[in-house]
Amino acid sequence: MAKIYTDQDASLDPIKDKKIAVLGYGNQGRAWALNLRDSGLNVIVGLEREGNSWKQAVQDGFQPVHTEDAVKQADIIIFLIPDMVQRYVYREKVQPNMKEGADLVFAHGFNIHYKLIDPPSTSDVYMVAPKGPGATVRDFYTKGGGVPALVAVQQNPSGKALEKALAIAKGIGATRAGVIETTFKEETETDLFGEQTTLVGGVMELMRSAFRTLVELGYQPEVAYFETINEMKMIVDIIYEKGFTGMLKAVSDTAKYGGLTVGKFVINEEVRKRMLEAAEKIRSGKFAEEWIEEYNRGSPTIKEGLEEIENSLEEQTRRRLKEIIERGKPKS
Ligand SMILES: NC(=O)C1=CN([C@@H]2O[C@H](COP(=O)(O)OP(=O)(O)OC[C@H]3O[C@@H](n4cnc5c(N)ncnc54)[C@H](O)[C@@H]3O)[C@@H](O)[C@H]2O)C=CC1
Ligand SMILES: CC(=O)[C@](C)(O)C(=O)O
Ligand SMILES: [Mg+2]
Ligand SMILES: [Mg+2]
Repeated sequence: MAKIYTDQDASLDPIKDKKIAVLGYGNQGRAWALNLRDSGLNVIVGLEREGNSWKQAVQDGFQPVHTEDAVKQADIIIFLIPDMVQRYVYREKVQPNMKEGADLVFAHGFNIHYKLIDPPSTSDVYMVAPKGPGATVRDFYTKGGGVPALVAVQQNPSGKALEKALAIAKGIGATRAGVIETTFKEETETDLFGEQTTLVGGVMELMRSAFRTLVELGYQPEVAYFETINEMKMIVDIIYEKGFTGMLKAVSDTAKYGGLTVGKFVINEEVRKRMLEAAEKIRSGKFAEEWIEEYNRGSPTIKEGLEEIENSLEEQTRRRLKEIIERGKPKS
């Protein structure tokens, strides 16, 4: 059984007198900086340029400074910049300026697990990985909840790394839910697998494939959109609240029978073989290699993919239906 920590198991004490540098003010950076500050901790936001993130941080009441200046003062340095950028910022801005023994903290294990960053042996290296998007990390926290997270320790010269990881998890609200102890390897590999096969890649392509099939068969795109894309949220919300059992109770017997049989026919052994292949590619480091190469070429695949989706019939249809969807949303 996994080891789970909650609020009673975590104290802010190990970090309450420390200066915490949050590098990056995007999805996770903004959520962490605000939550940690609201938890009474001493946060400084470090950024590369005086761009949009800088403006946003100022608007939120921070006084951001350049990365190297944040790093110089920091006891704890948290990497909340894109995974592909972390090693350059580490090499050029963090490593030359950090106090000896300052902690290096990550929200995802990529750079440590694939050895893109090689931290000094004097630093504690640990991770707090929220299992949810940054906006949700902030939203749940302000409403008294928290997004669950994983914690892991990679290097522990102080002997206090786990306590500090739990303190940060508490500061962002994660221990209000629960925090599971893991390793950099397990977090990195499962996170990549999840986003590729289900959360980002799998769900999106499943919905798109169903949408396209209906449209190709001559059904109206608007009808196909409501059926295969828009209603997904309602079904997933019920799974989130009540599990698969609860979801199956909420749908008709006709849907139960069709779902239980045709679901397995469509998502078959072939698909699971491909999931295994995806896992193998992650575990061997091949995916990481491919992604680094893509990034070094200026991320052409991401650019093309985003453009294709933006112009797709699915998104065009969504834009046409947007007013209906907005009007129907619950008002409180
Ligand atoms: N997006 C999410 O909700 C989740 C992200 N993570 C992890 O959190 C970390 C941060 O991811 P996100 O919050 O999505 O990042 P993001 O893409 O939102 O990061 C943007 C921030 O990084 C800064 N930045 C961008 N390029 C930079 C560069 N070349 N040099 C310096 N700063 C630069 C931007 O100014 C901005 O402040 C990653 O390790 C990611 O895997 C973990 C859980 C969920
Ligand atoms: C939001 C999250 O947890 C992801 C999908 O793993 C990510 O953005 O990398
Ligand atoms: Mg991820
Ligand atoms: Mg994730």
